[in-house]
Amino acid sequence: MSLTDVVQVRGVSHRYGDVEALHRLELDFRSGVTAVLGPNGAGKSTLLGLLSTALRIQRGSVSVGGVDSARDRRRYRDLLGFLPQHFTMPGNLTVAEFLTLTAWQRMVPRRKRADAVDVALAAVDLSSRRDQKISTLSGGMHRRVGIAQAVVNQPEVLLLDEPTVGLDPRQRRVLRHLIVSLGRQRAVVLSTHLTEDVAAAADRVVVLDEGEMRFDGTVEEFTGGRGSVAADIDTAYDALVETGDDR
Ligand SMILES: Nc1ncnc2c1ncn2[C@@H]1O[C@H](COP(=O)(O)OP(=O)(O)OP(=O)(O)O)[C@@H](O)[C@H]1O
Repeated sequence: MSLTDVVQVRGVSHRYGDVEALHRLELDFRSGVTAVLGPNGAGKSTLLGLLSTALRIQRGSVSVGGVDSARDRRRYRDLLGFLPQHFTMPGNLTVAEFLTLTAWQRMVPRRKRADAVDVALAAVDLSSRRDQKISTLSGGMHRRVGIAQAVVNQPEVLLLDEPTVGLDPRQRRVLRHLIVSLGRQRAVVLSTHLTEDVAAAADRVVVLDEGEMRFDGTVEEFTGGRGSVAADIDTAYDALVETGDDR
């Protein structure tokens, strides 16, 4: 698969009754980490829901490497890994048991399953916790197991919906480093409302507001060359999106 334009979003609109959550979105996601940034209600979760096939496409199309999400759903899903915003795991299983179960669900062949679990554990730096029960893990480790299950089938595309929410500052730092390393081998789409996530982990930024794209470019372009620290990103973001306590 080409490393450029891995994911293509074409003319995608999505409604919930009278609410139009996305309006004619045209977007490409490439290898590396792209942050999808936007205020509450901007349409980020809807976009990730459509990319992950958790939501059905109403209008337009989404494809990965030319594989259409609606026409060739099974093949499309094999190319993806997804960590939803709200994700529960069976606390009574060990980390390795849970990942083995996920590998089976994701159709990893039996003879490759043990290796797939080892690689996923190493990718999230949890090899030493493989036999620990999930219920005994810290919040940060829990999130990393969530990412491990998303990469257990070695997907071309990894979708992470608000992965740093609810973590303490140190756990967030660890997770952001991890996201950067995962983006070296695949396209990572990182939905977030935290400019710190963008500063620490993203190569590119897509800004959504009220279902429309307001910006799509590199972090440097986003800050007008000022840099890529959170304060610069905050300034650029405020100039683009009307924010306030009422939103
Ligand atoms: N199941 C639903 N039913 C009705 N409206 C919905 C539903 N899900 C989302 N919406 C509406 O669609 C719009 C986009 O919501 P979405 O959750 O995609 O935004 P978001 O950027 O992910 O926000 P948040 O960070 O709050 O999750 C909002 O106006 C929201 O109220």
